[in-house]
Amino acid sequence: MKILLTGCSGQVGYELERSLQGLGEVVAVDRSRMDLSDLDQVRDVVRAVQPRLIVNPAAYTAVDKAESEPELAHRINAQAPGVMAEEALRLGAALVHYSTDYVFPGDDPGARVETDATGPLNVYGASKLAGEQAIVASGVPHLILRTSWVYGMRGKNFLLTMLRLAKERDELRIVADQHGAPTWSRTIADTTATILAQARAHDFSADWWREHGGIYHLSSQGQTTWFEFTQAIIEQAGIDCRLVPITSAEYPTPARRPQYSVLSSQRLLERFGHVPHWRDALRLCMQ
Ligand SMILES: NC(=O)C1=CN([C@@H]2O[C@H](COP(=O)(O)OP(=O)(O)OC[C@H]3O[C@@H](n4cnc5c(N)ncnc54)[C@H](OP(=O)(O)O)[C@@H]3O)[C@@H](O)[C@H]2O)C=CC1
Ligand SMILES: Cc1cn([C@H]2C[C@H](O)[C@@H](COP(=O)(O)OP(=O)(O)O[C@H]3O[C@@H](C)C(=O)[C@@H](O)[C@H]3O)O2)c(=O)[nH]c1=O
Ligand SMILES: [Mg+2]
Repeated sequence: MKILLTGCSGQVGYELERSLQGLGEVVAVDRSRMDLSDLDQVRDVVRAVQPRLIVNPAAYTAVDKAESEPELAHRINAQAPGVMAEEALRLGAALVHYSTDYVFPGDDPGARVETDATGPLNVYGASKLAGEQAIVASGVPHLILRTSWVYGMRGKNFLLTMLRLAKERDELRIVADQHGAPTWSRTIADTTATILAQARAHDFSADWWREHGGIYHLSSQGQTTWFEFTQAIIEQAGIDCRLVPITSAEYPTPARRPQYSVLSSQRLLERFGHVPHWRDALRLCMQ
């Protein structure tokens, strides 16, 4: 069984390339083989590979830059997944896709469930929401896993940025009024593999997708702020650096960000089992 994996050089894609190994023949492609901004190429690669499953962690993830490149972000995050969905449907394949807490406006302190109303505050979030909608509208069997605040020991992420800055500077100013759950890239990949192992046990049947497909939140347990997350990082790394909590207003950025970004992973936990607390995952990752 062939699995077409996109974005294999990204944080989640890198972990998925390992986690998916036991499930089938993984054909992993990066930007050089499949550029998501080239919709014809996306179509051609899917047709050439003829996968039973497409797993798509590739995305335009530069949140601030997206504000000045809305068309490119939309092509990569919405149109390309739409093409993948269309092509998967033609092949009788299924699509696993990733989305974000940033589809929500973040004006409610409670944890968001899958059916809550969306309302992105920025271009990135809007482009990711449009991607979800294109997949759902296509009718392809799918899983859309919405995650949040992804980090790991490789790639571009908040953890590595803070480790670098904390070594360079005596003091860091970090926003303390945005709430969410940092999620380790490996948690996302391993959970994806767990879910897909269950699908495989049912031979990826249409019935399985009908019953278990759809949107799931997949985010670490617990919640924190960027400031408190940084405290945990710096403490575990044993770096001496003064951390100053600030408000979002004191850290102006091109993109607006949600204030409350906590996702409830309850639906996923009930069906597919365990997701670690963010502090436990951080400890494991940094070890
Ligand atoms: N990062 C985060 O904090 C969060 C991410 N998500 C979602 O999770 C998924 C995985 O994200 P994550 O692994 O963290 O993201 P990364 O930014 O680490 O990786 C994204 C990948 O997409 C690739 N990519 C970007 N543009 C193109 C393109 N035009 N053609 C082909 N490939 C391209 C990148 O390639 P290259 O290396 O060449 O740039 C990279 O491999 C995404 O859907 C993202 O929206 C959800 C919540 C939080
Ligand atoms: C570097 C830095 C950032 N910050 C703030 C800015 C921002 O509000 C917060 C996090 O910064 P980032 O640039 O990592 O945030 P951002 O890129 O918005 O992270 C988001 O990425 C996308 C892809 C997602 O899908 C989201 O789930 C989320 O992870 O920290 C500081 O307060 N001080 C600093 O020194
Ligand atoms: Mg960022």
